[in-house]
Amino acid sequence: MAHIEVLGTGGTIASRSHGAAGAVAEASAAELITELGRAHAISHRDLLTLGSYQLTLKDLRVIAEGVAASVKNPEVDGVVVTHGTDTLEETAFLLDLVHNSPKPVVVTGAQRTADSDAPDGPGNIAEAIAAAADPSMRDLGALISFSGTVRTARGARKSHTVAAAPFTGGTEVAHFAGGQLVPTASIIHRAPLDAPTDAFDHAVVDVVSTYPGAEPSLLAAALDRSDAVVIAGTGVGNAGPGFAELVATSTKPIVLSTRVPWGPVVPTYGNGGGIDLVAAGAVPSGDLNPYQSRILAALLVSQGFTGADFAWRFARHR
Ligand SMILES: NC(=O)C[C@H](N)C(=O)O
Repeated sequence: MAHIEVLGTGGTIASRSHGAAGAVAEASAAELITELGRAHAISHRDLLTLGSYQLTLKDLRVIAEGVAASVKNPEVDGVVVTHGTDTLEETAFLLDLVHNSPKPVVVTGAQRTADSDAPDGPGNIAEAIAAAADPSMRDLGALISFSGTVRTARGARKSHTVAAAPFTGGTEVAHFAGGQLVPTASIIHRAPLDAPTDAFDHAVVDVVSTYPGAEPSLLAAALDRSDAVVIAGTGVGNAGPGFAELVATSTKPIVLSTRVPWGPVVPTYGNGGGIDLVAAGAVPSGDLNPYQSRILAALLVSQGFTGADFAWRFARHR
């Protein structure tokens, strides 16, 4: 019997409907686990009780610290984090970046509220606990377990607003068949970065999207107020007139990602395209989407990395 600690943060999995006022996250972790069988010893703590669309970087740090504390407890074999799905990929990726233990950390949530006719939360929590308790899920960093599939946090994204299985991407490391966890792949978890400090709470990293007619003044405004900027470029990582010139004048880290859901940034084009943006100093995000790129950038700038140090570390951990 493994000992799994369940950390509640809110989200639809903890939400109840309030008619016209909408659904509100309010259930505690204790309430979420009441109907579970007792295949494992389960302890629980509430870190937050918020919809994930409300979260700040400080909240993400609080969650990372909560996980780190649970993992340090020698009695605990694995950790489950219950979380809203809107920004689950960002929190899970931060947990992955700083996870310094072989113990599994499994993030899950729900698409239907706890008081709906057919809530999906109880099944998702039961599977997340089974994954966190399984020795084959050790050494894989932070994972997302949802609707029968366990995948790495890195590279995963919410890609459907209402589907019961809203997450795609990452590397699928296991699925559930007949109620049993079936490992399907292993991965190499990168060496962890230092945990976020309270400087992370105040890191300002904006995402600037590009599209036909996008004004470079948006990038200029973001550079003015931010510690770093992520460009969600078109295609393999391109931007329109005026963007590369601005990148060249900036001393702040600028990451070049893509607004395309899947595939890497591959600097290919001149005339303001990826070749020019990278020559001007932008750091390609590889396969990381703009929002996970933003989390890595925020962590690095909050730890004082800029210039070549930022670029080197970003390339190593992206
Ligand atoms: N399904 C969900 O959990 C969505 C919710 N709005 C949240 O992210 O908190």
